[in-house]
Amino acid sequence: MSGTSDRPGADVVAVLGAGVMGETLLSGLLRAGRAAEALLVTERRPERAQELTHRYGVRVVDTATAVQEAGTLVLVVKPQDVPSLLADVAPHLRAGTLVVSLAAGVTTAALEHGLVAGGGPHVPVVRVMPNTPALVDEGMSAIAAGTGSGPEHLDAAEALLGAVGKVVRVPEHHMDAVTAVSGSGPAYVFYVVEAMIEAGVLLGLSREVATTLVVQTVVGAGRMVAETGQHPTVLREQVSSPAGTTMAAVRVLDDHRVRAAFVTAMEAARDRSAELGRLAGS
Ligand SMILES: NC(=O)C1=CN([C@@H]2O[C@H](COP(=O)(O)OP(=O)(O)OC[C@H]3O[C@@H](n4cnc5c(N)ncnc54)[C@H](OP(=O)(O)O)[C@@H]3O)[C@@H](O)[C@H]2O)C=CC1
Ligand SMILES: O=C(O)[C@@H]1CCC=N1
Repeated sequence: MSGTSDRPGADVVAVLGAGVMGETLLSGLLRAGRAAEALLVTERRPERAQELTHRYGVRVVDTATAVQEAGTLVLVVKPQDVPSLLADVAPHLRAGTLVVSLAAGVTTAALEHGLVAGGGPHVPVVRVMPNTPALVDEGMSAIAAGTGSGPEHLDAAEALLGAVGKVVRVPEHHMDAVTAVSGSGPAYVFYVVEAMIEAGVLLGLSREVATTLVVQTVVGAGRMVAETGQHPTVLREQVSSPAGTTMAAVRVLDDHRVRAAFVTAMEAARDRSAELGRLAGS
């Protein structure tokens, strides 16, 4: 998996930090058929560790053990926690271990530097931006290689994230934009879903009926964009009868500058990603 398959433990993947995103990946790897014995997890809180062992049958270990036993380390802690995690990882790191980071904003240069500064070897590093629909195997991940990574390391990272959705390769300087689009993207969709349900309730529908209508509408519209190959503008025009209901609604969205708000919001997400990276030493 990490290009070091001749070494004991090379096929073992350790998820360092199993919060929302770490657990999402962990559960996906198990669903995809990876053996629980080939997965290690680290967590700081004992009650959370117990919960993960109980739920997934995986071994929860300390950082040193994970680093010594696994051929691939997946860092899934908050960007602010990355520097201290790298300092804990570095002294135990073996040459050839693949380090895959899911942390927003943190560059491969900062990851490589943190590991070497902590006394570790220069290992292959791959930066990933995943998203939470990985929980239902509909994830979207972008990956970028560090200076010590070759095609085999990108292939390994792609196989890992490919277990839970689609993967694209991008130049690293696009990663903050990717974070704003697909990393945070599910939240924008949930926000719209929430708003539409609330509006349906305001219009007199029961919450249950409003939720069913909105959820299936979003699923159906998403599948149309994905499966017809038609531009979203064309699909929206097909819904918009002349002088009809849809145009009445779209005019209000335009009056409220919703499209412009999306641009500004996503610029803010991109900028925050870069800022989080700087706070973590990038
Ligand atoms: N959530 C999302 O949609 C996405 C998140 N990401 C990235 O994934 C990373 C994690 O995000 P998310 O899962 O939301 O955050 P969470 O806070 O839910 O998870 C982080 C977990 O890491 C644990 N942790 C912190 N330090 C250590 C350590 N040294 N050793 C072991 N465990 C540790 C935390 O424990 P404790 O609770 O004790 O602090 C927590 O359980 C972030 O870098 C984020 O940018 C990327 C894409 C999407
Ligand atoms: O909000 C965040 O910082 C993380 C990164 C992308 C999605 N969630």
